[in-house]
Amino acid sequence: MKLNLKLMDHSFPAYPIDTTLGGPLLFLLPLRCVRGQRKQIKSHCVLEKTDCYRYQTLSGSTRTSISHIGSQHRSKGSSHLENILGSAIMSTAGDKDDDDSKSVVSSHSSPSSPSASDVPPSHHSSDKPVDPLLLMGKVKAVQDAIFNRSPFCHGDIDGDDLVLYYGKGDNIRRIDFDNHTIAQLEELANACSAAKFGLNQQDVLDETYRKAGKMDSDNFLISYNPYESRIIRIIQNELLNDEDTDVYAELYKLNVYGPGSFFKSHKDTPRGEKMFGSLVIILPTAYEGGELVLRDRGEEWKLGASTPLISPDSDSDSDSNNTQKMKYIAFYGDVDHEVLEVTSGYRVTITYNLYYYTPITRSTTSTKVSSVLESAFERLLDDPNFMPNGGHLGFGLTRSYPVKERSSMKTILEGLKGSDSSIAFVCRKLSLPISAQLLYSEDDFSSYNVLLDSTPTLPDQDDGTEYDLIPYFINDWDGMLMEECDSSGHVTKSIEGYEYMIDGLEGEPECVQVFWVTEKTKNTGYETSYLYYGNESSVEYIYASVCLLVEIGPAGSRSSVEA
Ligand SMILES: O=C(O)CCC(=O)C(=O)O
Ligand SMILES: [Fe+2]
Repeated sequence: MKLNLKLMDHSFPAYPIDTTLGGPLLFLLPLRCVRGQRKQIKSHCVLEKTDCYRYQTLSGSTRTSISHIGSQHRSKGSSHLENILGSAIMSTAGDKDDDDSKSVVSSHSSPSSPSASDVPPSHHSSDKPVDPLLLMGKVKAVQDAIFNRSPFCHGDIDGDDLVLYYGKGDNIRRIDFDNHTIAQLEELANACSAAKFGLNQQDVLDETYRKAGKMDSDNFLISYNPYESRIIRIIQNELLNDEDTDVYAELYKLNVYGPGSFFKSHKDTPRGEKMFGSLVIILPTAYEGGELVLRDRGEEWKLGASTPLISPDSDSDSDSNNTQKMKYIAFYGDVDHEVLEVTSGYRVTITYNLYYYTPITRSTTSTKVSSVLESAFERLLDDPNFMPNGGHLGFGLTRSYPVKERSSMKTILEGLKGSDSSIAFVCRKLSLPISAQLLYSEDDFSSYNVLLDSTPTLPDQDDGTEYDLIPYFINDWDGMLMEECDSSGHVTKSIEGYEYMIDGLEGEPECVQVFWVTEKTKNTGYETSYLYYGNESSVEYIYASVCLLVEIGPAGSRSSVEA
């Protein structure tokens, strides 16, 4: 490795880099003087290492970083939007990379989320002593109120008299689930086609990933109707926490999982900005295995287990005397889920895509918000030591949202899910202006973050050129630079010196100062690994991580900012 560190305007810091490990390392030098040589430097610095090290100095806003880019090949997505939003999308590889960078030299730890390091100075401008723990406790109370919402609801439903018709022309079959046989389920399985799944926007048949039979909705009729059952009401109350939001459940597919079938971890492909989730109805048949596992924010739930109906030595073709329950599981579309392998019997499900009905009827008066969040929020804002001069609060939203190129973030505000909608509700109630923003960050390359109020299209990369996205977003997409501050309003991550660091700016960019109440959710750039497993290939919509910005006035007049 040969790297001329004299190019930099400050010295190499003292953290050692362990060169005994294998795997590629990438040096990224965001200094103005090396901009032209960025590629050359990259190509000179690929080392053999396996572990992950990030190495940086911070002096004002001038930063040098060395970061591991992961041993996985980083494929470039086919569309520009995918590239920029790549890390925002559910990608396992992307998440792993993120984790990698967290496990590095601690000096990199970002002050963005309130933590023990988020301690306001002991003296405030009024010279009254500030109790940092008290303030942190108030921030934590808001965080706790946000994170205690479940991303799914589930239960048993009445499956009596359930009848399924399927087939075509003269060959119409009927299954009466109160009294069905294994042979009928086997026949149903044989009438299905092999289920594909979406990988990087292509429909793929790969039985190591999804092994199941599926039938499209125009090939079957089922006597179950979610509108006649109480399911829609449950989804409104338990998932959306808002009984006034109209929900449209679009029948999607019938799936049959015989012995050996499964569907590995994926997120359901978003089919529009109004799609918020999926409903799975598990029909009353006997099977073993086949649990639906949901994973979200580090938690895992195993749902929908059945019990074997037929003892192993009984005649597998005998009439069943069905005592199985029909079950429902509704979850937000960005929740990872997986169907474990069915070891015996047949697991039959009907899936629905869940949409907010058009137009979105969500209103500030009807949202049933957790009063805990509301009072925690008020207590924080009432504290004169909390951002005494006002500014912006940032919330990395807990859910991801379907976007396409040029989507306005305003649309997202109308269809917020779960506790994200509660934050918006509380802010509106307190007359605090809110906006949804995409945060673009080039953490590997520079320390600048840009906030965007719509999803940009990216410049054409076909010629292999790497564009500087930061000036492009600022110039062409009205991007704003973001500075981070702590709970007492002191800037902890400044953009100072940006004019020397960011080439090609046309004019002075807007800059907002943000205290991140919940960790910022960001989208990273070109080299983001993009590997997306969905239940269908999608051309238009992908999930994006979105932030909510809330403008607050100075202590004593928080809502003084014009809404
Ligand atoms: O059958 C199930 O339980 C889930 C199916 C599923 O996840 C899908 O079709 O996307
Ligand atoms: Fe799914």
